[in-house]
Amino acid sequence: MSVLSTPDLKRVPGVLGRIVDLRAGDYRDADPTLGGARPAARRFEAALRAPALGLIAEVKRASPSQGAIAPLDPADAARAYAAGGAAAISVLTEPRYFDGNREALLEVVAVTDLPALRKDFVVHPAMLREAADWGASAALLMVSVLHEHTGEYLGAAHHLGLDALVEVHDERELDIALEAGARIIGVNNRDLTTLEIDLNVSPRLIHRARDAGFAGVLVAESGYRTPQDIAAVRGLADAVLVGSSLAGSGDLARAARDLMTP
Ligand SMILES: O=C(O)c1ccccc1NCC(=O)[C@H](O)[C@H](O)COP(=O)(O)O
Repeated sequence: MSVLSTPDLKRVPGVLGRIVDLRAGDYRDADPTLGGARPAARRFEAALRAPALGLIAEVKRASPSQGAIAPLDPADAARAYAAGGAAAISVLTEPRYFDGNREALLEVVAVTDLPALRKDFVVHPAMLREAADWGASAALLMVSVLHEHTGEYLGAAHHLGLDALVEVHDERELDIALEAGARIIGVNNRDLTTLEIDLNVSPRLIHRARDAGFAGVLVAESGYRTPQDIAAVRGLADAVLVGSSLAGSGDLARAARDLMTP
């Protein structure tokens, strides 16, 4: 595969702009080569294609919107989420704002068979190579960061045998994800430039994706705290991605089970 383009991060506003700018600095001197093609296991995608609404439970110790959430041990959290019925685990590896790191992902992969998503702000191909090396089944690709380069990064993820959760927040970004050939699209209810949450965003964009003929996996992300919140995407989304409300609950297995019980 040829070397990937560098996204223009000056176009990314607000909090998200600050995060990706720092992340780009972290990887400025990293090797951009991907190496040879790796086989696609598609474990993350398969886990979300089950008939029931799936839960992607997130190991999230801190965030820009909440500050410190809980000092989770990643291995304990992953075991608890598995016991609580999660279909997959999302692990933040961004260090400054989310208190994540490589070790958190490695620990999760070591203690559970559930597919793991590397949740980070991908701005450099090395971040995808790392995700595959560290045992992740999938990586997050944000259209708000990658813009017209989304398709290239999607190709790189697939080259490395990774599934990709291609994240969108509005109609324009959804159209880019569809055009890029995403197989898994996440609709984030949180506006990552202002941090405001609107739970109507996921149902609206999921309808639009299905109306456009999208037959892949659709994930509703962010802001889910109660079974009533979840009810709004039951029968629409294939999965929900939940972090803060589970991570801060004190009993992760029970919180996961309670949240997903209709
Ligand atoms: O969570 C934040 O405050 C945040 C701020 C800036 C960029 C990304 C951010 N979160 C990433 C996510 O999308 C969430 O971790 C994930 O969807 C879970 O959301 P929640 O259940 O609301 O914690």
